[in-house]
Amino acid sequence: MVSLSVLNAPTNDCFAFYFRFCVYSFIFIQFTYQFNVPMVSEPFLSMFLIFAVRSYRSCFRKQPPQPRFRCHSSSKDRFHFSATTSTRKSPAVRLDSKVLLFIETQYSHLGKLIIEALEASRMKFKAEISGKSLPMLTNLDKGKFAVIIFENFDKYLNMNKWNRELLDKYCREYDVGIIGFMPSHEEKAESLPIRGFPLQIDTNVKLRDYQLNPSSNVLRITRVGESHLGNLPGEDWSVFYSNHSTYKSIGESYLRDNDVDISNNKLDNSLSTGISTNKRDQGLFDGIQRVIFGNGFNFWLHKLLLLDSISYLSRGKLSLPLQRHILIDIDDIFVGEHGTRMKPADVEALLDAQRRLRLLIPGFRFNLGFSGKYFHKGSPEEDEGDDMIIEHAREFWWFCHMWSHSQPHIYENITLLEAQMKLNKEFAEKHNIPIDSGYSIAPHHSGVYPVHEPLYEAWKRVWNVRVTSTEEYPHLRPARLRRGFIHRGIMVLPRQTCGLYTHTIYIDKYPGGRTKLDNSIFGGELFYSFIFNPISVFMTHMSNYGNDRLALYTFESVIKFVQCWTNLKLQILPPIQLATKYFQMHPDESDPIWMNPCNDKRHFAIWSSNKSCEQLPKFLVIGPQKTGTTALYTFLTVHPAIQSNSPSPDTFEEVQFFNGKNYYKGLDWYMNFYPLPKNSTGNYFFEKSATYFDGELVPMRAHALLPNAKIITILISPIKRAYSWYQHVRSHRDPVALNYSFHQVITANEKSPKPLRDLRNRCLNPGCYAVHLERWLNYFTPQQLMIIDGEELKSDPVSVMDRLQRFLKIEPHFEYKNHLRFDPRKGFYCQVTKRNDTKCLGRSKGRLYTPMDPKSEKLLQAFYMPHNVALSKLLTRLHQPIPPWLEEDLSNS
Ligand SMILES: Nc1ncnc2c1ncn2[C@@H]1O[C@H](COP(=O)(O)OS(=O)(=O)O)[C@@H](OP(=O)(O)O)[C@H]1O
Repeated sequence: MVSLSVLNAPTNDCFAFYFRFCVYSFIFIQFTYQFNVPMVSEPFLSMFLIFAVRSYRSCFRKQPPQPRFRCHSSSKDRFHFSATTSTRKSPAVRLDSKVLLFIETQYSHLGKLIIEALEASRMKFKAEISGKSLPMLTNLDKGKFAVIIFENFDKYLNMNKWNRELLDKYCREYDVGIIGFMPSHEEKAESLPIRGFPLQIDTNVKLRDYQLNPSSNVLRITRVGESHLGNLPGEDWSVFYSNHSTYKSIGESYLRDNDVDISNNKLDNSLSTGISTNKRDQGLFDGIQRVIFGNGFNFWLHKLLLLDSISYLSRGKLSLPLQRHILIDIDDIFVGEHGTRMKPADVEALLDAQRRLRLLIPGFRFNLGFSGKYFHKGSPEEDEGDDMIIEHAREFWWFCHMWSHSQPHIYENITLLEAQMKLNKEFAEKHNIPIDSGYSIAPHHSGVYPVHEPLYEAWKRVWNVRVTSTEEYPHLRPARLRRGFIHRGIMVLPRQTCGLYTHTIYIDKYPGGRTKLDNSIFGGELFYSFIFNPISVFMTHMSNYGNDRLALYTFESVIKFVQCWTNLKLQILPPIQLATKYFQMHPDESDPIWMNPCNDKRHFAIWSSNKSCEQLPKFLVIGPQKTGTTALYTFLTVHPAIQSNSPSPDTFEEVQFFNGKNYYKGLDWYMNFYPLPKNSTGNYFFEKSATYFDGELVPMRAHALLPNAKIITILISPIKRAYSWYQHVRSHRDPVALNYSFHQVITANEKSPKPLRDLRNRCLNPGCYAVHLERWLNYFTPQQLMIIDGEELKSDPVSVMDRLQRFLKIEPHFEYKNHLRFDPRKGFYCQVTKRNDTKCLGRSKGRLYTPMDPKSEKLLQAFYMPHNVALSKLLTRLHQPIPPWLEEDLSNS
């Protein structure tokens, strides 16, 4: 870790004790002496003794840690960085903002860490195993990658000739830079030439002290002028030498010839003797820019330098902003056990720290959460602390909790939930606590995600809540993948932890020791939370501000460290503005993704007990429309063990949850279509919504909620399907379809009126079967997918239903042959009733209409030809039979 001088200073309590002890002793002696009063039995003496003992205890208990460390560069160096965005000129070619990362193996250590850093900074990337063939580098005239990273730079140097030439050519033509990490070598070597470059390396070197090159224009987030003192971790560094002008040093270090820890030594000022551990190749030698690292991520600063290198080489296309907004919540400001709560001195320290932090972050305020029921529930001194917080209420921001800190998800009844909130509101009004922040937190994340609808409703009604935050979306871990979402107008922000919990209150009892906390602050996890997240909401608790005041130590330290080593501009915003900014930066996160709460233990624990995971379908019939989905739906419901959702007032048997607006109604809304198991007769729920097949987001959403579901699709000739669909919308009096012939619809082009173009797309797109099936197969395995031939469903539904039951593994096996019969009047198979009649589908299924005109048929054969070819390839890949209609369509086109 970095060199620090973190000191434990005596607290103010100690000085106060000495001072008061002297004053009172003096008065006591004077009084006794002058009036000759026997004081020993007097209350005055006992009070004096109590005071002395209490002050002595607080003075001589172990002192809380103080946030002190040396920042080597002076404050005037701040913001003297050379490149806010890269000074490199943009090339004339077009490039995607994506990284191509070559990793050693799927499990290689550094590769995983690089992936984590890219994910945490939300950079798009494609990871490939080095040594295999290169992925496609271009798409038409567009370069697919803006930067290329090699986890092991040797893999680039030793690439086979053909691939190397291809990659270098791409880099030159698209002006794409390469980043590489030198791997550790088996043996120590000196002045080893790097093949093909005017560059030499020493390998397996031990180093000490690290100084950034102030003139390096790669540095952007990393602040110029700072230096790390002490040994660099590892004994496998590579250092670089070159006389060629193409190479510029980014950072330099010094050889360490013994293992003596020199962490508090001064930096060796003879920089001329420094050797380069990171090199920037300016491309003057072979036209390709590179950044080479002499070691991996063992050295804490390298992750930061990687971000800067990516930004530099991508000309700012892949860059994080320099502004960082933070919010520090102090949850449960009145909730805590006797002896761990805040005392007046702690409140004083909190106010002092807030004042100091304002010098670093203008306008800084802590954000305090309260549950009024626990006010004044400590020792007399702790109650004084509570009073002092209230006295200074206007100096903080505030947010409401539940009155008794109870978890909202246990309240099935919204009235009770509201009553709890109202009690807390009355408490706030009585004590003059500002209550207009629009922000709230639920105890233990309960009810936020998975969503407890009554909580959202009560929050809005009682507190007009517009923002909350949680660590649980989509899951607690990994923290780097936490995201936000908006539900019912309430913005849910992702929340970070800072390594402090309600029970971590003393530095010498910190789990893993103080080093663990310090490592996180000084270049570790907490530091990188600031780096990766332009907006961070941190959660702390009241106990972290009493006792050893670990939160004050942690935040003052990390904020100073961030300011010392980076050019980041730290800012603070009240919750509503903060959340608005977050969703402006990440509009793609607004839509929630509903997952099954039963698949995450923590989610299950904070999910309402009146719900059951059985209230979800086990399989989906996804369409597409007009392929016989209603017939299949009807046949399925005849099965005694299978049950569909209850009907929707708007869309009848189809719920249409995963596409369109219904998704925003939330999981409860969807689950209400499935009765609780105790009321249900069937035990195998399914849903049929024929528009799911071609919905862009549907496979992703369906997989998030139902990862183990089986997916059933029916295919008929896309030409027939398109015509049937046209007849269907006409019979539903669609004005555009009524105005235009089928031929006009399918021949609409970009000059046609928009409604006509839209109708054409809705008519033709679902028939591009392979594209849609591939999308489903991105999320579900081939074993989860059953493709039914729609023509077979018409001519031999009994065989289809038998196969389907086996695929679904449904017991008992149902003999459909006794329950389906061909009805010559309808021209289709129908259900056999108890009275041995047939019950067929309505007139809208199996319509009579004039045959398609040959011109349109020919045109559609040509249109669907490439899609049908792709489908036949896909079916072959999946070991599925090619249906006769597909063979016929292919031979006709
Ligand atoms: N048993 C049975 N009875 C009636 N109809 C049957 C049956 N099996 C398959 N089909 C064919 O189903 C076509 C309607 O498909 P969908 O039910 O998927 O249409 S919809 O998307 O739900 O509107 C419908 O299309 P049209 O013939 O164009 O009306 C039928 O051909």
